[in-house]
Amino acid sequence: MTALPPNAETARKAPDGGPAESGACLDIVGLSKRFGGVYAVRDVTLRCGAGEILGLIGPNGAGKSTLINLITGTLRPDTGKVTMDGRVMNGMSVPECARAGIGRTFQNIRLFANLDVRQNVEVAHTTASRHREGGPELHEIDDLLARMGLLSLADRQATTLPYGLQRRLEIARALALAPSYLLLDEPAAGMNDAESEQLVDLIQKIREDFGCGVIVIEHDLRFIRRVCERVAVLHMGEILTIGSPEAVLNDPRVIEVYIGAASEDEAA
Ligand SMILES: Nc1ncnc2c1ncn2[C@@H]1O[C@H](COP(=O)(O)OP(=O)(O)OP(=O)(O)O)[C@@H](O)[C@H]1O
Repeated sequence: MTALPPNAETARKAPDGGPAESGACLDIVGLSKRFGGVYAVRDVTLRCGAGEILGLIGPNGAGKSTLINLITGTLRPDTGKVTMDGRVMNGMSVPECARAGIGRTFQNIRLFANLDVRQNVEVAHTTASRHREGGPELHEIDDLLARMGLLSLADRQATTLPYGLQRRLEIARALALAPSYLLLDEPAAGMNDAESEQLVDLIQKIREDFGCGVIVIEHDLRFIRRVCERVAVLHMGEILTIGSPEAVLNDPRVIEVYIGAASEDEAA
């Protein structure tokens, strides 16, 4: 697996610091999804550039997972459009989105419990290579495991790994699809400080080694500040603001949203 340079187009910036419209990107335009008349995601427009690390934050119930599910084909949007490097993704099933180049991990780890570490990655690799060119060769699976610090554990049953390593394996499995964009749903959840420290380095290394854009959903704002180049804030299904971590995390509206959510939790 050779390092892919981030697309040169990403050097051209939109006003919010994100990729220019003409560059290679995962482009989400006017996406909405209602459940029983209530908007979980409402008119969301967001762009993640090739090779960009974009944070997606917001209090519980803001719509983050729903947005990821809409991008990956798990849910169908009511309105709006998703394109990946110019290719329309709407209407694609989950496997079609994965094969097209969108990899993901889940809020609740979903490894193949009866398979060992290497087999978990092989399954994803087989799926990718059967349907498109550019996926890693089988011999490269061990290289992928080595890059993820999992090679010495390759024969261990996946679910016997410590929690932090299971999260790492989920990321390795997503990378075996050779994704152009990687969507990580709360990758640091349940990790101790040392593990989440290592995860920051790992995500940056993934971007360098694989050249993929990364969208990171995370409640840990310290983690977001350290790993992301831009941050988008979702609140009640809508984008509240997008910008640099510094600007966004010091934005009084964002602080208000988080303080409001914390007081509601305390009152409950
Ligand atoms: N399948 C569903 N059916 C009905 N309502 C749903 C469904 N999925 C999500 N919702 C609602 O949509 C809203 C957004 O939920 P979502 O899980 O996307 O938020 P989130 O930002 O990911 O929250 P969290 O940080 O707690 O994971 C919530 O009000 C939730 O109850």
